[in-house]
Amino acid sequence: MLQPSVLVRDLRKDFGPVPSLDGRMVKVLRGVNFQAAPGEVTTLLGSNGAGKSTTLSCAQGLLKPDGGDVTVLGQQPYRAGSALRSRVGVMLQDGGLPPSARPLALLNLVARMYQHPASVDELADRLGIHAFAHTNIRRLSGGQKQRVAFAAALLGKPEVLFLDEPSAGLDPQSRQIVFDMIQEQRALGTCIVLTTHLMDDAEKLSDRVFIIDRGQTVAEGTVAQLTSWSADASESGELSFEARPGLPVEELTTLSGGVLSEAAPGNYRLSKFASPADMVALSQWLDASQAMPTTMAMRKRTLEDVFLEIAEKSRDE
Ligand SMILES: Nc1ncnc2c1ncn2[C@@H]1O[C@H](COP(=O)(O)OP(=O)(O)OP(=O)(O)O)[C@@H](O)[C@H]1O
Repeated sequence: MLQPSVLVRDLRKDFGPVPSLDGRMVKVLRGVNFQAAPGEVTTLLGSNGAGKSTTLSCAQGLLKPDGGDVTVLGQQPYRAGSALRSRVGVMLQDGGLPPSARPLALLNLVARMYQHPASVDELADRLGIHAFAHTNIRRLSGGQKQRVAFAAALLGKPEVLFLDEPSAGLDPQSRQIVFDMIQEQRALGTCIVLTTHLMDDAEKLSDRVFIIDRGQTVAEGTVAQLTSWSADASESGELSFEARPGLPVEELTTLSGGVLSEAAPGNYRLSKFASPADMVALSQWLDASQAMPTTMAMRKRTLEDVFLEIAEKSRDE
């Protein structure tokens, strides 16, 4: 891997004191680790409240860490001055745009802050901003604000681009345009760090994924590495069937090592069995028991399967 542009080690952040917790502090980040290289998309993936935005705010220098190290392009962002900020593009989760500004005027104003800005016209064209160029930002839809915020983040031709939930609120067409533009930035050598709770976005965009759970990094890898993670096989079988009362359906778990659940009375689902040989054994059982399968399939484990397993495992520990 190339020298990382962003390096976060054992990052800790507390908020508070919180009145509803008797004035105690909440440990929101309890050891976040990740690194992000130029020319790569690095994704922080986690559920709502996992600590992704707080991590990005520390990396952007908007929040002061309570512990650990954060460096962006070799500098500590909280202490760094405008020289670092001009090399970093930021798209905040709530857009962070002044509500009374108008999109095109705002983008032109932001562009004037840089010596060699990207073309406002080109970005506005690409992102369909001209259609609402002169409408007050407070009157824009969520997706329109997202597009303006994304354009603003790209204006300074940043070396590091932080995108907090870049596809939130976007319609499928705008989402595709934003994804294409992220890939173009990546090809230009920009270091892109994005957050999402959407597995699909993470699978489509990421070179490397860091899974954050309850303020800690709990797993990391490429999508391929993560989906072959754990002792389980990278493929997982699924069988749904109907069975009459009295059938010893629990036999199926010993037969295949799968996990059995009853979705509705008499409707069963067996999941997580791992091999085609299991399928043969299960088919024989179904035939002998005169039980009717409704689905039977092997499918590749997705990032979502892995994410749920990792989150469950880290909760048990
Ligand atoms: N200023 C604050 N004071 C107290 N708690 C806070 C503050 N900011 C964030 N939190 C809490 O920290 C936790 C992590 O929030 P954060 O916004 O980083 O999560 P996230 O992973 O980005 O979630 P989401 O996907 O919902 O955006 C949440 O429980 C949130 O309520």
